[in-house]
Amino acid sequence: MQFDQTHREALTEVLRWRRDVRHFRPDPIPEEVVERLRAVMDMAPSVGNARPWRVLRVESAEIRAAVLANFEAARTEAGAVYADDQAAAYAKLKLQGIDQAPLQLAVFTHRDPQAGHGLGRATMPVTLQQSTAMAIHTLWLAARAENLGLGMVSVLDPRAIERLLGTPPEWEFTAWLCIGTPEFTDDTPLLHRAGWQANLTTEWETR
Ligand SMILES: Cc1cc2c(cc1C)N(C[C@H](O)[C@H](O)[C@H](O)COP(=O)(O)O)c1[nH]c(=O)[nH]c(=O)c1N2
Repeated sequence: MQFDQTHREALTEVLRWRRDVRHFRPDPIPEEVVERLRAVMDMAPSVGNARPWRVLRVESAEIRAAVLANFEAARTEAGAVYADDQAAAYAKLKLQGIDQAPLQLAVFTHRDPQAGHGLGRATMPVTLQQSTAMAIHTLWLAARAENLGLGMVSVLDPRAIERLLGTPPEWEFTAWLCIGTPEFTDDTPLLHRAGWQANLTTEWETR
């Protein structure tokens, strides 16, 4: 399969406009779009082709409310390290879309899947979490190409999420994903715009 400049430009635009989204409109996502998003994760790379990600689609308002409470507690605890202006800036940051997103996914990583037969992870078990992260980014781009936004939330107590959802002990919580129509689109990260952290340029050093 050969790609041309049109493909490269389209991919660059999706990459440029992919944002972490925290502000969503309530519009439901058509089930055929949800299915396309699910299927895209099957195209993500993974160590030993193990595909260790496990995904729960959380529709329950009760569970979402409990996760939001978990977030608020974790956010408050994490905020204790900041003082003065940085504390004020932190307080202004919206770091979740749990209160708005129509589609919400709890993503876990299997700690020791049979799939892949251990290939590639003996010296670096972290490759399982890395694989799940890549599946999340694959989903992130696919959502953007569907004119949807995705927000990744990690300001959470992972063990409490695992207990809340009653997941098997071998499932390690990785991230809470909020997906929906964004209230606005942007080609610049919110944290850059808010003055929290300017975009950094990737350096490739030569050895
Ligand atoms: C592993 C991981 C974990 C998180 C994030 C990202 C990643 C990769 N991000 C989103 C993060 O803030 C965002 O990616 C950067 O600010 C860059 O902005 P764009 O994603 O380019 O819009 C994120 N955002 C947020 O509002 N709450 C969160 O808990 C997290 N957690």
